[in-house]
Amino acid sequence: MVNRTVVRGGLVITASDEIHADVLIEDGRIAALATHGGDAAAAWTADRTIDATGKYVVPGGVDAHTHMELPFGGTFASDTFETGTRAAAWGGTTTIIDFAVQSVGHAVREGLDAWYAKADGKCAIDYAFHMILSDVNEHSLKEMDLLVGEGITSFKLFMAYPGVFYSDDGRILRAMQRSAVNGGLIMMHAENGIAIDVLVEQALAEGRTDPRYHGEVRKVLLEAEATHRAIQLARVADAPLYVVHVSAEEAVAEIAAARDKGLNVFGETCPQYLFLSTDNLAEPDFEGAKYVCSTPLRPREHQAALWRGLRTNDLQVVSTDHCPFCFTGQKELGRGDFSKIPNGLPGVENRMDLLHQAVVDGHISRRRWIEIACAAPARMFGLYPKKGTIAPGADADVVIYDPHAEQIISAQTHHMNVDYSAYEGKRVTGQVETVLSRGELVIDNRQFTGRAGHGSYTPRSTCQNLN
Ligand SMILES: NC(=O)NCCC(=O)O
Ligand SMILES: [Zn+2]
Ligand SMILES: [Zn+2]
Repeated sequence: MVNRTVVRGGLVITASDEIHADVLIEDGRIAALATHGGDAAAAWTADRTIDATGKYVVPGGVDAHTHMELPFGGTFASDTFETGTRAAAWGGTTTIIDFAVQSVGHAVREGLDAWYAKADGKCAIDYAFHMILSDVNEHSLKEMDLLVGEGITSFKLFMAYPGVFYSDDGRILRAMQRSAVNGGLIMMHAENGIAIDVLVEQALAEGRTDPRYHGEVRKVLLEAEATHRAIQLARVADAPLYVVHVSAEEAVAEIAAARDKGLNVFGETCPQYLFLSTDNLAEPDFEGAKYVCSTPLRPREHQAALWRGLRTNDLQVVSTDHCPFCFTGQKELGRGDFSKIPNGLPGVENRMDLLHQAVVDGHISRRRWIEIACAAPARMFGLYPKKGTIAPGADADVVIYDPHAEQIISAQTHHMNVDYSAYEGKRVTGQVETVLSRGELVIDNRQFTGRAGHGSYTPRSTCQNLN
C-alpha cells in the first residue's frame, strides 16, 4: 500500500494559480505543495515519486453530465459504469455526476436505488448522482427533500420529450419552488418539446426523414424561448437555475441577460457544440445519425458566442452529456425516421483534451480550462474543494498532463464502449499521461492500472453557487 507519493517538477495549474511546485500526497489527499528544489520539498520522503518535469499537474476533471446505461429510444446508452468510468479516467476525468432517472408513474426512490445498484462496485473513478424528475407530484416533491439530505442536491427537468421526461410549466414551477426551500438546484433541458413534436410530425409527413432534419426541427428559437421561460419561472419561484447543454447563441443571450440582472442563472455547454456543427448532421449515408443529440448541433456561427460565454463567465461549465449509442444497431434504429435515432453523443474521454486544444487555439486560458472543466462543476454541484482543485486537504485526484504530445482522436484507440468517435481524425495537442484517483494510480504512463470498484459514491452538499 502506497501512502505517500510525491509529484516533482511539474507546473501546477488550478483555476486560480499556476505555480512551479512539487506536490505531496498522503493517504489519498493532497498534503502539501512546495517550490521545486526548496528545503521543504527536498525533505519529503515518499513511497513513490512521479517525475512531472515539463508537464502540467492539474486537478482531475469533473464531468457533471453523463448518462451511463441510460434507457432511451428503446435502447440503452452503450457505456456501463464500468466501461464509461474507465474511459473517463483515460481522458483525465476523475469524477462523474451521472443522472439517475425517475420514470413516469414510479417513485423517485425507485429510480435512485436502481442507479446506486448499477454503479455499485463498477466504477474506476468517483461518482455522484443528479436526479431526473419525470413525474413531479406531491410525493416526488417530498422525496426531493430527502434526496437533498442524502447528497443528491440537483434535479433535472425537461421541457422537451413529451410523454417521456417532459414536465409542463406547472410541474416545473412546483419543483423550482421546492428547490428554493430545500436548497436543491434545478437543471433544465430547455427546448420547447411540444412545438418541436409538431415540426417533427410535419417533417416526417413531408418525407424529410434524414438525420439533418433533427437539427432543422429543433429550432434555435425554441431553445431560446424555453431558456427564457425557464428563467422567468425560476424568478417567480426565487430559485437558482442551471441550464444544461446550451447550444445556441440566442440561448446564451438569455442567460447573459439574466445574469446581468443579477439572477442566479448558470449555463453549461458541451464540446460537441464547440467543435461540431450541422455540417456533421448533414453527412451522407446516414452518417449524420452519429451526431444526433438534443439540444442539436447548430450552424458553426454559434460557436463564437459559446466561446465568448465561456470567457466572460456567462457560461460556467463544460460537461460532456456523454450518452453513447453505437452506430450499428442503435443509431440505425432511426433509418428512415430521424425521430427514432437515439439522442446522444460519446465524449467522456475527450473533454479534457478538447478543452486543452481550446487553450492551444487561444479560445481560453490554461486557468480557465481548469475552471470550466474541474473547479466550477465541483463548486456548482457541492463537491469543492474535495474535488476540482489541488490544495492541501483536497482529494488527491491529480492528472499529469503532457501539453506537447500530439494525438489523433479515433474509435480505433478510444476506450469508450461505442463503435465510432464523434471527433474521428481530429488532431489535438496534449495528452493525459498519468492519473491518480484519491492517491491511487489509475493511469500510469498511458497504461490503465485502475480497477472497477475503486471509485466511490460521493454525496454532495448543496450547490455552492458562483457569481
Ligand atoms: N442530450 C442527448 O441528446 N441525450 C441525453 C439526454 C439529455 O441530456 O437530454
Ligand atoms: Zn437534456
Ligand atoms: Zn444529458
